[in-house]
Amino acid sequence: MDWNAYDAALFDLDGVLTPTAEVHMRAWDEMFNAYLTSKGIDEPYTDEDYFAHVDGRPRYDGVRAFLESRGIELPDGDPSDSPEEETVSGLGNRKNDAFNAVLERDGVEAYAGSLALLDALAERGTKMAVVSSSKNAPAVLEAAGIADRFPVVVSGAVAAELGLPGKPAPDTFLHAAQELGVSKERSVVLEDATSGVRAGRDGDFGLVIGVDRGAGADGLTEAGADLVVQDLQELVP
Ligand SMILES: O=P(O)(O)OC[C@H]1O[C@@H](O)[C@H](O)[C@@H](O)[C@@H]1O
Repeated sequence: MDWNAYDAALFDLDGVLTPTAEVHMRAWDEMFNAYLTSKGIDEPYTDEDYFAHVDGRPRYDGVRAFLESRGIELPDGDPSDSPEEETVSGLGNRKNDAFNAVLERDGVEAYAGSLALLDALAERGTKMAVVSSSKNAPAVLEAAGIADRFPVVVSGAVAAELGLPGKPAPDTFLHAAQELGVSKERSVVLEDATSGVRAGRDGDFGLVIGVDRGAGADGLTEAGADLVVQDLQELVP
């Protein structure tokens, strides 16, 4: 990997910089399985469902995509819906409560390999941004103690505010590159979700790196990753 060919690194957060993809996964699992059981539906929600429909997408898009895959239709409701509401927003907010409870209880530490890459890139003057579908991204960055490393953070909340479509659309990554003042050709996208890799591919970025934390190297390559690594340590120059 020749970092001289690029001026910016656009990092996804959950599963790329911090192990919070696991926390999201468990929270979704808890919420969807409790919901399916309450509806008398036998076929459980599984990790395969997570990777296929939920991973990397904005909160309510993930709820909608999974329910659709089971032929369940619910009204969208409104983001202000209480977690008790049986709406797409209500279910998403139910899951968010579970996510925040774990974050508060356990805290979060960045992956050691990711910190090593952030240090090395900072030293070389590579510009860096976080591009995450999560509205919790600023809180996770703070909890992991790495918020001050990123002058640009395009979170789920920023995307909603600007009306940018979420991953797999490339818009949030394109916005981050623009904010950093770097062309897409000179920017590298780092992603662990197939939806995010697709966003990098469709945005025509200089390089798209898949980080395999469970989505599988084949799936990431098929989605458009130019290179797949197990850990960001492998990319330290
Ligand atoms: O519900 P949040 O915190 O806004 O996060 C939305 C999504 O953010 C992504 O980063 C995660 O991969 C998904 O699991 C999560 O559902």
